Amino acid sequence: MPMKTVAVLGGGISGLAAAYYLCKSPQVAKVIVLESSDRFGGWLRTLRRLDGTLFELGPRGVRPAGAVGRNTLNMVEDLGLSAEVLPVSYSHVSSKNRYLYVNGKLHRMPSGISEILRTVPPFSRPLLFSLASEILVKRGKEDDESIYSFVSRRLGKELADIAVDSLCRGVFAGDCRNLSVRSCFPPLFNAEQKRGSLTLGLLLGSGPTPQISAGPLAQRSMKESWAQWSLKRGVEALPESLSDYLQRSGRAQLQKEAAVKHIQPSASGWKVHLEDGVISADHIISALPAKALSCVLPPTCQSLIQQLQDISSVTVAVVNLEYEGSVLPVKGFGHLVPSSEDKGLLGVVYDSVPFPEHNRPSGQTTRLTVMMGGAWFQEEFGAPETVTTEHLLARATESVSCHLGVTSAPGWTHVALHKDCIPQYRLGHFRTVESMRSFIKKKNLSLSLIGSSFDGVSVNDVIFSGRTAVEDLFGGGV
Ligand SMILES: Cc1cc2nc3c(=O)[nH]c(=O)nc-3n(C[C@H](O)[C@H](O)[C@H](O)COP(=O)(O)OP(=O)(O)OC[C@H]3O[C@@H](n4cnc5c(N)ncnc54)[C@H](O)[C@@H]3O)c2cc1C
Ligand SMILES: C=Cc1c2[nH]c(c1C)Cc1[nH]c(c(CCC(=O)O)c1C)Cc1[nH]c(c(C)c1CCC(=O)O)Cc1[nH]c(c(C)c1C=C)C2
Repeated sequence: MPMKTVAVLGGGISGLAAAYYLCKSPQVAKVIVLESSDRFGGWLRTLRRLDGTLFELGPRGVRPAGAVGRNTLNMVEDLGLSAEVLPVSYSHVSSKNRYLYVNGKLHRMPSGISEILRTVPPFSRPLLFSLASEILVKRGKEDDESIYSFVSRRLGKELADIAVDSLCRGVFAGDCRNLSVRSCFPPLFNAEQKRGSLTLGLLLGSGPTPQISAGPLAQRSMKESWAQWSLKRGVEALPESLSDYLQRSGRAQLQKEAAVKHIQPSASGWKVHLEDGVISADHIISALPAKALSCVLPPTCQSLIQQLQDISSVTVAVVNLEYEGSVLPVKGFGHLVPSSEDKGLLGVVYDSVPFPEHNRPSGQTTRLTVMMGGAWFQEEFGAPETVTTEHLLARATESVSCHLGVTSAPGWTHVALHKDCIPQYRLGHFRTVESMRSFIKKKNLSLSLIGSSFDGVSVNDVIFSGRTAVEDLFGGGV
């Protein structure tokens, strides 16, 4: 007999995913999704120009690998989106070629056995040498460590300074000196804990992973060796399709422009206060960014409020550029820039290469996305409120010209400032998250925490966090 009303706070991809899994549970009578803005999807946003060209303002590709990747593909299939998927295989040039911009030059990152056997600039020794000697490095004693300290201890300072510094900018827009290896890259931390070595851990595996079966689409992704995928109508087609599914389910109520102002425990669960009314719910799944949740909790949750406020996020400027003709000197996914080269410029994605289907249908064009700021935003650009679009655009186009030798001016541009868009899992993040969840348990609060502030920032991770919350509430098998 269905009985529960569940309020989902936040209509980003994690909130929509939680609502999707709730609608699959026979124990849920009603799902109410409350979103403050005028659209669903959060950071998943595709700008669709009238001539058919697409520009991604947030994520542009999703990885199919691993349990969380399979889980998303199963959802994509269930939503009827299989025919919309644009796969990019491992053999594609954009999967093989990723670049680093170091000492004023582009360097292809080593990949494949032959390239880790030899010295490939900008590195001064073969990667295999670092990987082999890593096996002999003693296990760390701390229960957490910065990514920088972990990698320089195990693989050497050069890899930490160049490759890992860049990688953390290309995933977290963050500084590897402040980010937690345990929370940002659990497989690396577990490899050291369980096998005493990254090399052995990555070769032999280092612990259980969630058991997610592969549906036909996920099986196809494995058979065809997909490295990433997007959708014909862009990544935003995923939240759009989830919203349609939820509307059709008859059990979900989706409310836009419904900012949650305050939540209050009640005898039967919660009262959720909006600008123009109050909603009752038996349970709340919060898919809000940590800071936003801290602003709506009651004063009785002071310690939870404090811990949520400690989870900071960084701001990223995303500049989409379209050039006439084929202007790139190299083909690949894009290039990253280590902080030692240019703090403010994180990297450039060569969108036209992995997803030419999103180019203007007529004539040859090149679409690029320049990402700037992150952990260095304030230092390089000042307060986000004061930086001008013109300044960001100039910095982006100058970098494209300097790094890629593109001298022509872009024919079309778009500048977006994503304030506080990527949470930073700093040292001890795992302890903060554990402590928040034990506070919720101790106080018997009917509250689940999901979304990018807690257990992983990727699209796959946050969708999976929605699934896990629903399974924890109503048992497995959703
Ligand atoms: C530029 C960029 C590039 C990225 N690239 C990739 C990539 O290539 N691959 C990948 O896997 N991931 C990528 N990510 C990460 C991924 O997109 C995000 O981590 C993920 O979308 C976060 O989803 P979420 O639902 O947890 O949060 P959000 O998208 O932040 O959703 C939270 C929602 O809550 C709403 N809200 C806030 N306050 C309130 C309130 N008081 N009441 C009601 N609603 C409220 C917000 O409006 C928002 O819609 C990227 C992110 C960015 C910013
Ligand atoms: C330059 C800034 C950024 C670029 N992408 C992101 C930022 C901040 C955000 C981002 N990119 C990825 C993820 C998800 C990670 C996951 O676990 O799936 C997020 C949140 C994917 C990703 N992008 C790059 C790497 C190495 C990864 C990890 C997964 C994978 O190997 O595919 C590299 C990369 N990102 C950007 C560029 C220019 C770039 C490199 C060439 C943009």
